[in-house]
Amino acid sequence: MAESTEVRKLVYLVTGGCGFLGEHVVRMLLQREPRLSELRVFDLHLGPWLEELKTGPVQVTAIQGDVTEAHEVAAAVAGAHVVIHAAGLVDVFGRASPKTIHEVNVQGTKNVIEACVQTGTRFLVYTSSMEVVGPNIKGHPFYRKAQAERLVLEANGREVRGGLPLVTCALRPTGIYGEGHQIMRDFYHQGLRLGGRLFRAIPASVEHGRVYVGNVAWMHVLVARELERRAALVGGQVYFCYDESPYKSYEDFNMEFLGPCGLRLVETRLLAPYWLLMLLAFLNALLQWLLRPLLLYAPLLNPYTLAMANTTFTVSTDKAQRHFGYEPLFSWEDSRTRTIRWVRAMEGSAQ
Ligand SMILES: NC(=O)c1ccc[n+]([C@@H]2O[C@H](COP(=O)([O-])OP(=O)(O)OC[C@H]3O[C@@H](n4cnc5c(N)ncnc54)[C@H](O)[C@@H]3O)[C@@H](O)[C@H]2O)c1
Ligand SMILES: CC(C)[C@@H](O)CC[C@@H](C)[C@H]1CC[C@H]2[C@@H]3[C@H](O)C=C4C[C@@H](O)CC[C@]4(C)[C@H]3CC[C@]12C
Repeated sequence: MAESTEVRKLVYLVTGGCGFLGEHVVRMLLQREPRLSELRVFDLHLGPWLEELKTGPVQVTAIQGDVTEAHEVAAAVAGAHVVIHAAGLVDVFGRASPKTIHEVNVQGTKNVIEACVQTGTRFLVYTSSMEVVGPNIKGHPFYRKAQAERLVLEANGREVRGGLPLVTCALRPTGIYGEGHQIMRDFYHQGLRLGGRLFRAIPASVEHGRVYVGNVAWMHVLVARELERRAALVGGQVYFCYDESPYKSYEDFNMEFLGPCGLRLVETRLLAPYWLLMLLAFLNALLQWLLRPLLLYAPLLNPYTLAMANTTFTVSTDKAQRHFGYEPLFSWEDSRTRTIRWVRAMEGSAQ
């Protein structure tokens, strides 16, 4: 944790603070935000690791709560200087209903905004997603992210209790990877089940932008600080999250970490034709729908994951650097080493 001569006087709130990204944001704030006096971690499911954080100079307050419950959100926000709203449903496998996704991603965000207005919190950072620019499959969870992002940006400038303006911005990560990434964990365990092999389904030519979780967390910490210092410039803005991670297909990128841990990507001589993959994906979606009353069937391959896997995502921007001096904290080599170390730790626990 950072030691600093700066006076510790600020209260931050991180919603979704026990999630994959949220935990990294919490730890990054404790390490690199010297003005913190209290860090509130709000989540539906609190992690046991929070206990280890309560020994430092910053008061870490764990709050078990639901962003869809306005009164719970208002109680958590009251008195916070900054809110980082990372709670959300990343549901690429169709586990949650569209109603639940809307309640969490849209109504939950409305509750956070209204809590800021009612209690006088002036600075709000929203963790959006690069999907808000497509391919938006109407009704799919990331379609809801676009609605939530728009609410946050439209709230910029609203008067909060005390008469000062609310200052908001949104960060748009692409596919985040790193320690704690559940989908990477799923791929790893699938590979173990298949005797150390993963089978290519996507052409290597379909390149994806990925970003290391530590750099996304760092961008959150930096922009939260700049919202106050440069409200006129940063308020109401969106920033794509980026770093030096290479562009590769989703499967090839995963092999950067799974390969050194003993898995190999089997190059099937003939890739299954796209129409066959689409047919299998829709059959999976039909099966999921038929079985829903009985059990949750949520395979990797569905129309959304196939569409996303076959969509090239590239991000070319330096806006975060220009507006608030963002530079990746972790190089590609460091990000890769840290992620491999995490997969290896899973390897140890899987044996
Ligand atoms: N993982 C990615 O690749 C990625 C990429 C871009 C954007 N994002 C966004 O980043 C944010 C965090 O994503 P993540 O990958 O860490 O997902 P995650 O599921 O690991 O974390 C989300 C957290 O929010 C909490 N949460 C969910 N519903 C809640 C509710 N009703 N009330 C309170 N807490 C609730 C969950 O318990 C979880 O801890 C999300 O908003 C997501 O849309 C993720
Ligand atoms: C079964 C195969 C088709 C297999 O390759 C499917 C992989 C699939 C689980 C991923 C392929 C593309 C991923 C998404 C993409 O990297 C971008 C994203 C943006 C981010 O905002 C959230 C996560 C995600 C939607 C990411 C999720 C996993 C994939 C769909």
